[in-house]
Amino acid sequence: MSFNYRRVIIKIGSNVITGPNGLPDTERIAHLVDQIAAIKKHGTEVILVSSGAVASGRSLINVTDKYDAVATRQLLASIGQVKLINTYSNLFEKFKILCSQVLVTKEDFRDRLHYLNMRNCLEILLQHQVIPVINENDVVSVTELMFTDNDELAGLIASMLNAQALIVLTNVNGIYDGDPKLPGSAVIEEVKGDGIDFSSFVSTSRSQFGRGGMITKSTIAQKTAQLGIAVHIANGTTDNILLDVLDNNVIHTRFVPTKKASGKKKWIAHSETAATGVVQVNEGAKTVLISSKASSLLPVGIIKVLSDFKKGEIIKIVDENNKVIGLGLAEYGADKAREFTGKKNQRALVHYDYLYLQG
Ligand SMILES: Nc1ncnc2c1ncn2[C@@H]1O[C@H](COP(=O)(O)OP(=O)(O)O)[C@@H](O)[C@H]1O
Ligand SMILES: N[C@@H](CCC(=O)OP(=O)(O)O)C(=O)O
Repeated sequence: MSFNYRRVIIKIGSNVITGPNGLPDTERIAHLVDQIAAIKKHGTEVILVSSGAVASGRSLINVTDKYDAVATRQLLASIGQVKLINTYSNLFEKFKILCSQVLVTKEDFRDRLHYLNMRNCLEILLQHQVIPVINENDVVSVTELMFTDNDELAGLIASMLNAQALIVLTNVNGIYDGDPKLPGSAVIEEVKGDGIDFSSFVSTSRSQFGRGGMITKSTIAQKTAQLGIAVHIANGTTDNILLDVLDNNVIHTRFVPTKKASGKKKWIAHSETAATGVVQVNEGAKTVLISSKASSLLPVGIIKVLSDFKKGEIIKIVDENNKVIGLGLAEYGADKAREFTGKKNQRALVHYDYLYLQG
């Protein structure tokens, strides 16, 4: 093994651990666990984000159509998560590796203190050579409280833990430049830089049991790479895939990491749903903010405070067309920001260290 990542997040999609009948494919899970054990033996810390609770639940109970989709998902996930974690636990035990269950909701990432508590928990697990197996807590996460999918969750975990790489395993070989089912489509092997619009070649179609589809994978991958973390999207149904990805021995999509970001910036980058306020900036401020020069958001460039916020809360920064260009931590509340709007020589509303700009 030639790779030199110190810490990797491995995300396994439902379709990887599910056979064509929708039921868990234990042989495939075992093959992935064998590889994870080898990666760990090599000295790399591994954090697993695994989908599959609902699929596992489906193998245990029959639910008739008369129940609504949300309740059915809760029922299946509640039963299935037990089976999923037991499967991992039994398989890791063969290598004398302990794994742990960590179930999270989007709410766990909103508040900085709560976020740090979660990070501490994962760090102590890693310090004790445990492999955390993370999944969304589907039993309590419903509708607007849900992550788009576990790809979003995996991106958050990768940023939170300062991982060097995130490997997303799905049921296709990577991101194709067209419909993966068409013979003329090819895997895009390297993605560099910001602002790529994937919607022109990635369709919104999802695999049979997946949730977010390739569009969320592309968006999350790009965002994560912009925070300095390499992202690999590869086919988890292929033999030896994890070791081959790490050894750069298989065709897949790799997002090249760009700039490094501080821990706080990483948290802010993933906090859009937690944002309370919105401020609109003029073209001049936008140009300065997105330039390579480090700049804070000054009141002189603000056109309007569009919604209220308090000091210390996350705010969205939008341009004149209301497009979100960044997120930041407010140094003061909306009232003061309104008072300073358009004025020169006032204190920055968002300091550069607490400003995340989208590519
Ligand atoms: N351009 C594309 N390249 C690769 N996959 C694509 C593309 N457009 C759509 N897809 C679909 O995205 C699916 C993978 O996403 P998803 O269903 O969320 O999987 P997972 O369960 O692994 O999270 C693929 O099976 C494929 O059908
Ligand atoms: N938390 C759900 C999976 C949700 C999800 O994002 O699925 P996927 O798109 O296959 O990664 C479960 O364990 O069934």
